[in-house]
Amino acid sequence: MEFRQAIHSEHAKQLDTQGLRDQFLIEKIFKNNELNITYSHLDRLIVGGALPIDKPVPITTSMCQHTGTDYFLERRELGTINIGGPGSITVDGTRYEVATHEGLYIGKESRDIQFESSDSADPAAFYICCTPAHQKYPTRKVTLSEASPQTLGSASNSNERTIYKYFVPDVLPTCQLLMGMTRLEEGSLWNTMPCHTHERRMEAYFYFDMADDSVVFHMMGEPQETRHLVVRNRQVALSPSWSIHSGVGTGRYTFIWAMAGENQTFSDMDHIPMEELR
Ligand SMILES: O=C[C@H](O)[C@@H](O)CC(=O)C(=O)O
Ligand SMILES: [Zn+2]
Repeated sequence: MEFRQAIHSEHAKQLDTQGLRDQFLIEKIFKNNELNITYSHLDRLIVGGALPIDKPVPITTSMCQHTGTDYFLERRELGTINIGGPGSITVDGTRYEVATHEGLYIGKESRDIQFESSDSADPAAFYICCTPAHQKYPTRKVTLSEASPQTLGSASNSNERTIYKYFVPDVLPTCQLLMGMTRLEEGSLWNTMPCHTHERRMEAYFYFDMADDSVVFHMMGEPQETRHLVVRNRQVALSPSWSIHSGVGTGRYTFIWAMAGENQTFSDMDHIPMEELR
């Protein structure tokens, strides 16, 4: 497991390219037949991936050296969205078929968890976000159509996109995890511009569905002190509450956003007027 400390905006603005990448970019999310995770001290969000190719990938108690609990979800909840081929997740003996772009919320106190692919030639790829939790809520699958799709943006601003909100209070109860997926239309390149911060939550952006030679310039930093990360397919940008988080791609892409923190009001954002950006 990799670790990322929380970082102060005054420190961040002094970093060079590699320094920013070391703190805010996670370059490798998926490893074959492994559960690969990174522990961020931003609201203690754990992000990672399970990529079962030809054998099941379990969550083992080896994860607990980092949580100090007897089992991984003893005091945590987990959300996952499958961005690969069809697969399944077994939670304490109940098997959930999780097709491409379906999500599974796994409640606190779930013990035996195992990720599987239906076909090793087209493996499932489960992107995972996991946050501390204080209450047990039911494990539940969420399909793409249940994820209350909302279209935003316009072709003239190169930001036509659909936001699917998988794990939000309107769909199901969670302790603090909010998670969804935003798909850009062909020809659209920008997400969330005009941009925002949200002082009361952190956020992580997982970019995927990108051509190998395509990149996203992920905008970050305080609104008056902006920086960027060059992000490639299947990589994550971590966003502290003081940072804007917006991206422009050299081609279309999809991303999964996840938030944790003070509240679960999706619209609780601090919108940055365009004239204030520097
Ligand atoms: O706090 C909300 C998140 O930044 C995303 O939901 C924004 C997003 O998907 C978009 O507008 O493109
Ligand atoms: Zn946001």
